[in-house]
Amino acid sequence: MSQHSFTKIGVIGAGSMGSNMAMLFAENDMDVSVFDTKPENIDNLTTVFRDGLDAKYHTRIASFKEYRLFMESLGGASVPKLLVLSIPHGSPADEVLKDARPWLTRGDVILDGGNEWYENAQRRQKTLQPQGISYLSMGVSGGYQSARHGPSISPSGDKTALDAVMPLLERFAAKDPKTGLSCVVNMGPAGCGHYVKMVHNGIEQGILGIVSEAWELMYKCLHIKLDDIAMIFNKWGSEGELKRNFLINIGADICGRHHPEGPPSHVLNEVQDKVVQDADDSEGTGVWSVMEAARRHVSAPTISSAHFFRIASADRSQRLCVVENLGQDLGAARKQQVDDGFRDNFLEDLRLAVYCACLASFVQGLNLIARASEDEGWEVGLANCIRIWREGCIIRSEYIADLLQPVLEREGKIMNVLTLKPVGDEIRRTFPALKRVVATALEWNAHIPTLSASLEYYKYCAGIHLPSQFMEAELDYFGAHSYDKKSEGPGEVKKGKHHFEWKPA
Ligand SMILES: NC(=O)C1=CN([C@@H]2O[C@H](COP(=O)(O)OP(=O)(O)OC[C@H]3O[C@@H](n4cnc5c(N)ncnc54)[C@H](OP(=O)(O)O)[C@@H]3O)[C@@H](O)[C@H]2O)C=CC1
Ligand SMILES: O=C(CO)[C@H](O)[C@H](O)COP(=O)(O)O
Repeated sequence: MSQHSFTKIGVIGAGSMGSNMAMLFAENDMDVSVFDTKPENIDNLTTVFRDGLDAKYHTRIASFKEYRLFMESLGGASVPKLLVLSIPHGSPADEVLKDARPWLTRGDVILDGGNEWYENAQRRQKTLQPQGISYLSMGVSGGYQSARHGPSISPSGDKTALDAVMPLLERFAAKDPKTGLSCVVNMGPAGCGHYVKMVHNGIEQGILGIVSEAWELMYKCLHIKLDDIAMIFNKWGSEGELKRNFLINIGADICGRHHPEGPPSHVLNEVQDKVVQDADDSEGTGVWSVMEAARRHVSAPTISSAHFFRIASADRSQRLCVVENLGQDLGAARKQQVDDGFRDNFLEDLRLAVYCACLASFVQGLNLIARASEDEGWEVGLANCIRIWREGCIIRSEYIADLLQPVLEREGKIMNVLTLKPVGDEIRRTFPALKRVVATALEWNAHIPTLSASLEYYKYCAGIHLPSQFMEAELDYFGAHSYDKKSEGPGEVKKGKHHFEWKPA
């Protein structure tokens, strides 16, 4: 819709993402106005910008506590404006858009950079479109550090409006160090940019589970010192299958980080074992990814097991009640005495197991995007997803991107990434290590919800004969649900034609 070339941008939401994006926009030749509903957040910005931004850009940023002044700084109601939302999902964004209405005009472009439920994005786009206002859903990834230096971006919506802002987004986004390409691609129609970001966070959730489980095996079972785990993660993240895997890279920093003052002590050791952002609804992406996988019939156990693990972790006092009820800590990972040879072999297996499970998380996320894209008619390119995830985002993983991007580019539309030859080769090569790690970890009583779910995922997705044969018979027995016969070949994903009268009613 908009043909306007914007020189000013208004950021709504001055939290960790919004304030850092504001600084990056200022460095990208934009005059930036920032607004937040909470005056204290605007007061804090003076310090944030003073400490975080070269003084020569300070005059490019103005912050506002009053909506009217903020909008007027962008030209008021008579001039097309470019706005970025960086606020919590759901009703806050609806409220912001409602409050902004008096100043919105034909030609305005609104980039919603929050983690939003894609149907909310579609609804907003539909409401604003008739007034000539382009609402674009724009996934932004990489946390506040990338918001400051270049995030990975998945925008979508009206093509003309997106074309108008693409040069800015290309300057603003992270750059793939290999090709120099910007990690931003137009993902397609309204809503799908947020969907891609949601799945990014689902994959992220899976990898977070995998890396945490690997950490426990090293720290609690093999009692490797944190500073040594930092070195192991560093090595893993610098070459081979886990090269430039962001969550491994930051894992090294986390394990090596001591308090700057006082006697040596690791910051990690003071962190409580609760992940609460699903349980308190402050983040939606993890919950939505699991819901979407179930709703669209895409098997995604790496993502969902990591999610259910997180949920159980959130309420520590409940867990303590259960421990008391059982009279024991069922999940106490056991310390092992192993020789150096065993330890080295196990660590190499663990590295490959982490890779194999991370690949499962990617496969499941991509399969979910493929399914949703097919259902919704979005035509999201899976290779484009990998392209934008090469830098600036939390699931960045160079080896996996190098594996997947070329084959996805070659194949075009694909519904199941597990059917791709290079992916099959990698799973065959690393699956035995994953299996050995899961078996050993079980013996050691370590927590492995994500690793074991990934193992089982591969086993049943690449299984010729599954015990679901028995499940199908039971379903037919009590519910007359009917079944296909083995003699008939694979058949379709449809209710079978045969019923056996196991027991008359
Ligand atoms: N943190 C991260 O790593 C990432 C976050 N995101 C997404 O980006 C968005 C912002 O995240 P983040 O910066 O971390 O969150 P923060 O909570 O740090 O910042 C959000 C800001 O928006 C303000 N706000 C809340 N409601 C409104 C409103 N109705 N109008 C204007 N401002 C409002 C908040 O004010 P108050 O203090 O009063 O709540 C706060 O200042 C979220 O959607 C998040 O999911 C995306 C990628 C990464
Ligand atoms: O969007 C993000 C990163 O990409 C945010 O960090 C978000 O808070 C991650 O949360 P979750 O793991 O619940 O998706």
